[in-house]
Amino acid sequence: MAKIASLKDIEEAAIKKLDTNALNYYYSGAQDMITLHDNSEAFDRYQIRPRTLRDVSNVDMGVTVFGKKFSSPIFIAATAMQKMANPVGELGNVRSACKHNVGFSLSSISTSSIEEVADAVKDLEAEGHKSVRYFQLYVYKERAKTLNLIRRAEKAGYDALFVTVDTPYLGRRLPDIRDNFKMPYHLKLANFQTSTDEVSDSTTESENSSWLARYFTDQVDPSLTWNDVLWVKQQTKLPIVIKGILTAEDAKLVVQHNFDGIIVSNHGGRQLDSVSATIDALAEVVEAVEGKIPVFLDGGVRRGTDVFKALALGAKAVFVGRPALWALSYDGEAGVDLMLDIIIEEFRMAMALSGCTETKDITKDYVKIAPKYISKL
Ligand SMILES: Cc1cc2nc3c(=O)[nH]c(=O)nc-3n(C[C@H](O)[C@H](O)[C@H](O)COP(=O)(O)O)c2cc1C
Ligand SMILES: CC(C)CC(=O)C(=O)O
Repeated sequence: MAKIASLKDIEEAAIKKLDTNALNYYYSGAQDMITLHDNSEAFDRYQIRPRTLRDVSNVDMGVTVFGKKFSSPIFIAATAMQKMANPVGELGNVRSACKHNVGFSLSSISTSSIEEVADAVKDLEAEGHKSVRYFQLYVYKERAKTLNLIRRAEKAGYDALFVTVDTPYLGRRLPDIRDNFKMPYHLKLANFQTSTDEVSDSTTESENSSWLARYFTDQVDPSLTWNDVLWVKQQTKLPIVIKGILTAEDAKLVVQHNFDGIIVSNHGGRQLDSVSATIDALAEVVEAVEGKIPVFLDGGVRRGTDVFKALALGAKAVFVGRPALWALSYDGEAGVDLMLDIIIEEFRMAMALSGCTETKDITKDYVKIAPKYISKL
């Protein structure tokens, strides 16, 4: 077999290994998957404007986020149920992120608990590695349940809460509906000890939705407004990052309500189909926040040049979602190590070949819209 040289190669290898149930769930986007595909394709609409003859013998990819220094700005996004990819699940991802000195975010809907994930890096921390973990919070109808998650994340040393705001309902992922996606029976939603057979099958929607959509509708609060997220803020001193912003209007509200950061995200194209690719939404969000809080991006990041373009358009760091799942499926923790090694080296190369030696050098002067995409109107 030829050597793995890109994230695309890892994805192809993972697709061959995964069963239909997990593959459908990990791969799919909402409805016609227009946004899912556009997330990656949109990066190709931007071109890099490289500068030459600068000494690039040393390239520093470091960034600082909420007072913590990272070796590179490529973090791991919160994705649910990682043990479907490999028995090591979330623990493989958090360990690899720690070894690479990048951030890791844990989903509320994980198959390893908040505490297990924190414990999994103890040996690495003892060796001198730093682990920065963010907890992705869904706001449960039962506020006591939500509060319990917040307290546990605080106690286990997580660095921020990422409150996801683009999911009042689970988007319609057609492969999951058609093949009736279910978490395998041997796994549990570890933060709650929920197993597959505990999820109600009786809802009237059941013919027309997946197991996960039923779980979500039962548990997670679709009446969420800014007031509820302010309630979360009142419960904790942890920084609160709002995940799932795509417009300048909402970005301004995030700043007005004194939240600490934004992730420009369309949930990997899994929620509302036909929204813009995140790289296309980034500039308006960055402009709206006027540098007051950090802006991050996820969605379709697959290459070092994608990372470079996102930073040029104002992102502080980016998150990769599916690439970490494909990497886990391909080879567990070693697969994630390989995935991060590849994309970090690609980013280093993109910086060097563009004449940038520090991430702060990467400004909007380094990108332009490719001529064929400039409107002729
Ligand atoms: C299988 C899967 C599960 C996800 N689970 C969650 C989740 O539990 N919470 C959340 O906020 N976002 C979730 N996301 C969205 C990711 O955090 C992120 O926004 C997205 O994966 C980024 O796009 P990418 O996969 O193209 O990198 C999930 C995405 C995928 C693919
Ligand atoms: C349990 C789900 C809500 C996880 C998720 O956010 C997703 O599948 O996109």
